[in-house]
Amino acid sequence: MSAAEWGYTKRNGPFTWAKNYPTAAGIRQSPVDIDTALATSDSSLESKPLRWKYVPQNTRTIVNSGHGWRVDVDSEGSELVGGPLEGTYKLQQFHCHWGSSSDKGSEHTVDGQSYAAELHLVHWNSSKYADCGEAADYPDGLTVLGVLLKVGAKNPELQKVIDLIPSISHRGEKTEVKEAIDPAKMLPKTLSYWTYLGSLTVPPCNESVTWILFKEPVEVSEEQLAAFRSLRCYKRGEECPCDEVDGLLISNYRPTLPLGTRELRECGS
Ligand SMILES: NS(=O)(=O)c1cc(F)ccc1F
Ligand SMILES: [Zn+2]
Repeated sequence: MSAAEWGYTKRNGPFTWAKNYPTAAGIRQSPVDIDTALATSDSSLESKPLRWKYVPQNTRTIVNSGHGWRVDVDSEGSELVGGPLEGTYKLQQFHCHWGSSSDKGSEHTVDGQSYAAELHLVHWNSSKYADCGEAADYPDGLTVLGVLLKVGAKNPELQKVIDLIPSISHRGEKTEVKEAIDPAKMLPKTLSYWTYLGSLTVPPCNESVTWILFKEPVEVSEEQLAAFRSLRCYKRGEECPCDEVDGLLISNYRPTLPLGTRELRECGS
């Protein structure tokens, strides 16, 4: 299996990744189940509130990566500081994970409960590294803001993503984001969060992510989730390599890995 072929089916899914990506079998992997009874409050987190600045006009393109949709951002002008972070992190991209039905789809679970989807805003440590690619190789290189999505009202900001999905139906297709998307508008109202040291949840599963998962879920509609599942995992005009129904990307979440001896901290109730 060549490196490019990982996916979410039985043949190439999460339980096969360690063959080609040994880090996937590491001890600092993500996602994890958030066992809320294990979380420790930390006054140092309370004393340095999480702060962010995003530039909606800098959301440049949306692409079908073959593993989901991804909005690539011009990092300049963005910043994320505070909480568990040392230094300044810049926004690189955001994307989402979902399941074949709304009873599952998030990557992190909370006391064993799955949510319908999970939004990830990926940032890199611009205080120490030159770009996201370099930062991904260091334990303090990346931080990802995770937002749990539950079924409810239509999400207006995410609707701007959904309106572009027909233009990127097949793997490798990309299009300009003409109507600026404000990442800040996709975050929950209350900023309580859990944080722990983990990894990318996709190959090569680098153990370089400080995870910050907001406690309050944000709503998305069933129709919007159905739009995510209409993406195809293969290139237009090519045969569908995966054994998924019609090559539809109906599920792209990694099951949880053990937290092990890692600390799980929380900020806010
Ligand atoms: N799921 S993830 O936030 O760990 C992630 C981070 C990246 F930098 C690239 C791809 C990803 F899927
Ligand atoms: Zn992700």
